[in-house]
Amino acid sequence: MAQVRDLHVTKNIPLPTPATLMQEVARSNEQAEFIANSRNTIRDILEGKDKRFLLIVGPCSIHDTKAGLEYAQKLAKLADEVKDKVYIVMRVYFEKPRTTVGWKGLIMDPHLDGSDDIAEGLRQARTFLREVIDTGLPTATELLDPITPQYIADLISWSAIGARTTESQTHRQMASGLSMPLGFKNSTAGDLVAAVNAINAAGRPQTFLGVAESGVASAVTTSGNPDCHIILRGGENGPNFSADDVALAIDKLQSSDVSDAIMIDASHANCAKDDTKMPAVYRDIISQRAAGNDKIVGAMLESHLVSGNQKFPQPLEDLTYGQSITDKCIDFDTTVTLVKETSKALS
Ligand SMILES: O=C[C@H](O)[C@H](O)COP(=O)(O)O
Ligand SMILES: C=C(OP(=O)(O)O)C(=O)O
Repeated sequence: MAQVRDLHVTKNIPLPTPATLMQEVARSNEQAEFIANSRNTIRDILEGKDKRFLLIVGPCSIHDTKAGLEYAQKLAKLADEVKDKVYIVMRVYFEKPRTTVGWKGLIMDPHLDGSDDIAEGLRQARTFLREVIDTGLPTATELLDPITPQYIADLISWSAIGARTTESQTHRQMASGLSMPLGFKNSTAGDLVAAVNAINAAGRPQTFLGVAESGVASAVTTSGNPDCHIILRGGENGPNFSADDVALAIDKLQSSDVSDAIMIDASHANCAKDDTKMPAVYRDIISQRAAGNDKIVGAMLESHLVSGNQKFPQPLEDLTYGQSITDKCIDFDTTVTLVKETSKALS
């Protein structure tokens, strides 16, 4: 008989169900309360009811939870110092969309050795999210695989859909059912249309294929997520953080009748992925907001304990502690300087 199935599948390993993992790495009532409150604060910022500046800041990816937790503890202290002016949410990114191939993040490969132990990755992700929340910081992540949210979304305050997936119907449908506020990046080409259409689609009811808490495939129906907004991250033709770019984006959002709240990513194509250029981009964003453009509700920064990034893969024992293995980041001292400047500029 001709083989017509699994010609290219070499393994298919069942995972623990979302319900099992949520029981094993449980969420306390205090943690649930914290997540619900932080989501409400972010909603209020998006709607302009809370005038604080929303800053999504942290490592490009979490590859070492020890360094990640040290970062979180330092950031929590800083967040407390500026809490009247800046609402800080930590980037806790476990899933990396790759341009071609590369390490796909802690959930896909938690041992950093290509063994792709996804069950352990999901366990480590939940455990780490709880630790970050316990420092007093809300959490932000990119949701990439449409099954992942069932395992971790209850511990997340804000999510992004990345530049490579904003145009995907699968991701828009997923976003329509997510319980947290969510930003859609403009496309890698730099155009805004896909993100505007995504905000529109994710705001509406959708029915699609999903996975229930019990692990069985299911037909999911959603009511639509009203808390979606755009993120300007630059594109192939250069950055899009200037006042002119922001004015064009506001126009496009308003004429499309979707939220005109704008977040600007100072990383990625807005700084040509060069950490040394990130502070100038960020300062420009803050000066626009300080000059009165309150449609700019927030910004994103990629930051770690140590600046830059390092080659990966390489022997794990040779890795520099606290330095990114994906995109380049600014270091923690630079982060402190920028956050304190923000607080002062927005006083
Ligand atoms: O932030 C992460 C990266 O920019 C994104 O995942 C693409 O990375 P790559 O081009 O190195 O694959
Ligand atoms: C991949 C990311 O961003 P973008 O989708 O803008 O490339 C990211 O923030 O890690």
